Formats: sequence, C-alpha cells, structure tokens
Amino acid sequence: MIQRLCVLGVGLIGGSLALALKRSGAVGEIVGYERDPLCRAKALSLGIIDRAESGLADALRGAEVVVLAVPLGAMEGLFQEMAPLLKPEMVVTDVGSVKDSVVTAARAALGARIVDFVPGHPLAGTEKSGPEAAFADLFYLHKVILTPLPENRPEAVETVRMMWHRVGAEVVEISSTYHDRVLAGVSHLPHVLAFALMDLLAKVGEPQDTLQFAAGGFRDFSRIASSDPTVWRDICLANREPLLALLEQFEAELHTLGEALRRGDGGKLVEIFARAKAARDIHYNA
Ligand SMILES: NC(=O)C1=CN([C@@H]2O[C@H](COP(=O)(O)OP(=O)(O)OC[C@H]3O[C@@H](n4cnc5c(N)ncnc54)[C@H](O)[C@@H]3O)[C@@H](O)[C@H]2O)C=CC1
Ligand SMILES: O=C(O)C(=O)Cc1ccc(O)cc1
Repeated sequence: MIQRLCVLGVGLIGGSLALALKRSGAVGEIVGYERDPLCRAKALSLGIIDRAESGLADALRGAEVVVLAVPLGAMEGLFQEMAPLLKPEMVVTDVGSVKDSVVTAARAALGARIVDFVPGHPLAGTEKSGPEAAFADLFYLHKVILTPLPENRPEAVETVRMMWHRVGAEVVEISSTYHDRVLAGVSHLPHVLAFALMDLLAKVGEPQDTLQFAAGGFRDFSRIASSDPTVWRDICLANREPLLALLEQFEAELHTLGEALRRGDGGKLVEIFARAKAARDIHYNA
C-alpha cells in the first residue's frame, strides 16, 4: 500500500494511472501537481485526484511515490526543481515515451538521489490528451517497460513494479537505449507517418470533402495523427537520432516502391507486400 502518491502532470497518462490506482485500493491519497489551472480543476472535479497543488514543495510533501507524467520537454526542469525537495523515503518514476533523454536529465539533476529514480514507460495510450481523456482501464493487460539503472535500489524498482502490477499491467525490463531504438520503429515513426500523410492530404485536397470516402483502413492508419502535436514534438526531438536513422531507411523503402511502380514491376510490389504481410501476420494472426 502506498500511503500518498504524487502525480506531476494530471493528463491522459497521469490521470489514468491515478484513477486505476485509486480503484485498485493500492493508494491512500493521490496528490496532483498541475501547471494548467483548468486541468487542475478538472482533475479534482472528475475525482481523479484527492488534492490539487500548484506548488511543487506542497505537492511532494509526504509522498512515498512520485510519478512524472508531463510531456518530455518539461521533464528536465521538473527534475531540477524537485531535486532539493526529495526525501530519502521517496521513490520517483516517470512515464515518458523516450528513456535515454529522461535518464540523462535525471542523472544530471538528482545526484545521489538517482538511486530512487526508476524510469518507466506504459505501452498504452490514445490519441486524446488531458484529464478528461483519462480512464482507469487504460493500462489493464498492457505492457509497461521499466529501464532500471545500475544505481537503483532494488526496493525502489520493486515499488514501481508493484504499482504497475496493481493496475493490471505486465511489467518488463529492458535497457533505455534498446527501448528507444525499438520504440522509434513501433511508435515514433508510425506517428510521424500518420502526421505526414494527413498533412499531405490536407494540403492537396479538402479533407472535409474527401474523408467521407475513406474506409476503415484509412481511419485505423490516420487515428494517431489526432495525437497532441506538442507531446509528439517532444517525443520526436527526444528520440531524434534513432528516429532519423529509421526515417532515412523508410525513405529508401518508399523510393524502392516508387521505382517498382514506375517500371510497372508487379513482381517487386508483391515481393514487398508479401514480406510485409508475413511479418505482421506472424505476430497478430498467429
Ligand atoms: N499520450 C500517450 O498515449 C502516451 C504518453 N506517454 C507519455 O506520457 C507523458 C504525458 O503525456 P500525456 O498524458 O499524453 O499528455 P497530456 O497532455 O494529456 O498530459 C500532460 C499534463 O502535464 C501538464 N504539464 C505540462 N507541463 C507541466 C509542468 N511543467 N508542470 C506540471 N504539469 C505540467 C499538462 O498541463 C497536462 O495536463 C509524456 O511524457 C508522454 O511521452 C506515455 C505513454 C502513452
Ligand atoms: O494511440 C495509440 O495507439 C498510441 O500508440 C498511444 C501511445 C502513444 C505514446 C506512447 O509512448 C505509447 C502509446
């Protein structure tokens, strides 16, 4: 049982974690720290948090576990501000979609207190944001990646592992660098492609006229282009190198496809499409 949990940033992810932990009975009091007064009020009125604070010292006081659930661009500043306020009994974790940059910022700001910072990333979310979008089932039966540090106290890792376990998530541990390389492929590049496609369609046509002719496949593929632009700016910039490496390979892949199309080379198209289908089917239709 966590007596008091402090969530920094009560949006989709921080709010959903608060709701899920409350429902599970794993936490006594949940304190929310929010920069945006509207989100603060909303999180309180929706019963997501028990208490809202606009000052970090008041928010952190007496917390056993602190969860950073702010956009990646806000993490470094928060680590710096919280460093002098952390007490020996506090365990700190985050939910950021990129891990190496968060680890670097935490190491620089937290000094010896890094032993109690356990980096995390729930592999669950939606294209919506803010406290109104939060829901208690978000993490149920989803994976949560932890990228523990060599310096971590084992008890701190166990506390974070248990927190996610209590909301029905499956916890796995990998290195932060491997995390960032894999997530560039299965999350960050797909979001970039969806944004790029929607941007292109918005420029070449009138989406409000043409989208009425789109079928389910388009809706599936483009859904994530409705994600928050600033949250995704931060993710792309934080994982710039792995993302750029993959983007360049993707450009080459598109070039190969384009050349095959230009030549009328149906054999090449089937070769590429069949390899792609097999790779996807082996995972999803096994
Ligand atoms: N959106 C998604 O599906 C997922 C997001 N993540 C990660 O979760 C984190 C939060 O993302 P979301 O919940 O989607 O965003 P969100 O926009 O729904 O929530 C973020 C909240 O943080 C607040 N905030 C921003 N800067 C702040 C600051 N300096 N101090 C206090 N509060 C501040 C905002 O007012 C907002 O309420 C990000 O780091 C993101 O990479 C992780 C998994 C899934
Ligand atoms: O909306 C979706 O399907 C997502 O992919 C949500 C998401 C966004 C960011 C993450 O780091 C993890 C999950």
